Amino acid sequence: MNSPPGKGKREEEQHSGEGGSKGKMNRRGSDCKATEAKIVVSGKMGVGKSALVVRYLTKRFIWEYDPTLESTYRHQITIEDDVMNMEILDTAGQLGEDSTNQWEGHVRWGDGFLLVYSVDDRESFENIAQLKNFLDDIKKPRNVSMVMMANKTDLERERVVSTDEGEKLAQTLACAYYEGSALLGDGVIGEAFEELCREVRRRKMMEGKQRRRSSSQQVKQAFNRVLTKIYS
Ligand SMILES: Nc1nc2c(ncn2[C@@H]2O[C@H](COP(=O)(O)OP(=O)(O)OP(=O)(O)O)[C@@H](O)[C@H]2O)c(=O)[nH]1
Repeated sequence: MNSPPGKGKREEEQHSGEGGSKGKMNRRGSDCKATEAKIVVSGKMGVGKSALVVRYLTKRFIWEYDPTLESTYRHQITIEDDVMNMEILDTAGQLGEDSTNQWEGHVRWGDGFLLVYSVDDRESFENIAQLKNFLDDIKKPRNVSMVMMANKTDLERERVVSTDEGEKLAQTLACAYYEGSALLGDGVIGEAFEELCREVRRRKMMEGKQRRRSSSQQVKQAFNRVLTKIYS
């Protein structure tokens, strides 16, 4: 697997998911690429990106993370009998901020994007639409696989973004929406990561089919040209 681009210190860790089964062969050898998912976790500072990743991978919650570190993690899950190798990039800071080159690198590298906001931070919610525009500017809009995740639902009294608002925005951006709490560690977090993985897999398989269709059309056209020459 390629390493994610960009600067900053990174730690690499390997995790095998509950559904993971190391060493199992992919049934569809030709769709090998469809079994890799490079996931970028992005959102405003402090929304809980690291907490969500760590909760998903280790089922633990750690109160403080170094905000300056960027980390990648490897993880395996099984989707429809295929082992998916996930590489998760937990970004530091916010996409579109600081060094744009670095962020562009992250976006080009990523297959799927988990865009996170916190229910107690309206600005982090408003950033989601900007993040989506940033992704669309770099990738073709139909090539962006993303899932929206609202975090810190345990802070119900501090909540300033309603579930309804989250769902409506997700509808507008045509993506799945999940809300949960890295602190409480509900199953929703795993669902969000795994739905994103499924979405990446679906898109890659579709792209693979289109590529195969267009190359078989090219072969047919070349064959027809040869036949026309022979019989003319
Ligand atoms: N109450 C509550 N606090 C949370 C939750 N998730 C994260 N936090 C806290 O929010 C703060 C920021 O969490 P991080 O995981 O470091 O956030 P981040 O988005 O990775 O931050 P940066 O790396 O600075 O961009 C920490 O103090 C966490 O303990 C949650 O679900 N509930």
